[in-house]
Amino acid sequence: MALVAARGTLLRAGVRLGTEAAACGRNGTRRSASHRVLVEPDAAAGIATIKFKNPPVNSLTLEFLTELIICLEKLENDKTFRGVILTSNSPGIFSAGLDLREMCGKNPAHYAEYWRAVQELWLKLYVSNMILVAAINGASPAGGCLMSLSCDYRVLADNPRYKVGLNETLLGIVAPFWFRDTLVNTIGHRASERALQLGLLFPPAEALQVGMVDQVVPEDQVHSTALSVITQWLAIPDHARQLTKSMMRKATTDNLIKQREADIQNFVSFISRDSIQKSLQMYIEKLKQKKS
Ligand SMILES: CC/C=C/CC(=O)SCCNC(=O)CCNC(=O)[C@H](O)C(C)(C)COP(=O)(O)OP(=O)(O)OC[C@H]1O[C@@H](n2cnc3c(N)ncnc32)[C@H](O)[C@@H]1OP(=O)(O)O
Repeated sequence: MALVAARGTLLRAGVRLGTEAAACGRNGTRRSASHRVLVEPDAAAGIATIKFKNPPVNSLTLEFLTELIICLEKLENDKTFRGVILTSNSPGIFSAGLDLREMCGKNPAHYAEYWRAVQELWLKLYVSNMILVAAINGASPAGGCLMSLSCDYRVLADNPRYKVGLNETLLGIVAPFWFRDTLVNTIGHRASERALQLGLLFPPAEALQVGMVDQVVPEDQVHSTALSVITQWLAIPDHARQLTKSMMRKATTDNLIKQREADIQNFVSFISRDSIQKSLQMYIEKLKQKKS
């Protein structure tokens, strides 16, 4: 049902599914899955690199989310690919997280559609059968960080500007339970409690220390490191690795699946509050003022 909704959004966005989405294809040439998601397939290696291309900051607009979901689904169903690297086409910004404008000044139906797409992306990532490695080549707050936390392994470029973390409280909003669970599953309860309450954004050395990322490497080695990690993981028999991953993660996703509609309703009523809308508008203003 979620995918049907996603396809509806894509079609409204004027993206042709038959050809472009199918171009998450096999041969070694660089092909574009859609406007905002570039896919570089290496069929011989069984690895595809997904590059986010939603300028200026790869924020998760509904259209970008939808294209990403469909692309992941295509790769998942195409047994050629056993591993995927997620990275940004614009080094400097991995992803600015959820698109603030999708959560501001819109109607409840829009918020519900948007939140369903956010849930869907997380579900697709968190229990993917493929090996997912995040090659984090830029800043990655909030929803950007969630995407990388949903992967199996995270490599972060060593640049003090590239901070990662769930900073929702700084915006006056609250990370939902499944963001929390993803973080707790990665860095543990106490570190998550502190990081979530304070909305901490960790620079590389601290991110490594707390376990938000698995490796910090020089910027020009992020992709090659991700590739070598995926190659190591590919040596493990798929069925055993996939069952183990499912055993580790299924309870977390089941928890959302069983209360998905309630979670959407919670989000819609939370985000529609005047006080929350005001906080978000102020945050957007602050981002604008930072420039001047
Ligand atoms: C319950 C709900 C849970 C929500 C989870 C979330 O994901 S909420 C989103 C949280 N995201 C952030 O807090 C990131 C905010 N952005 C930044 O900190 C910086 O933009 C960033 C990513 C570090 C990049 O900095 P840079 O200096 O390179 O760019 P700049 O700030 O000038 O931004 C360029 C334009 O992009 C707009 N923008 C930034 N982030 C977002 C966003 N998340 N959604 C929508 N738009 C965003 C920014 O306003 C600028 O727009 P402009 O019109 O050019 O002024």
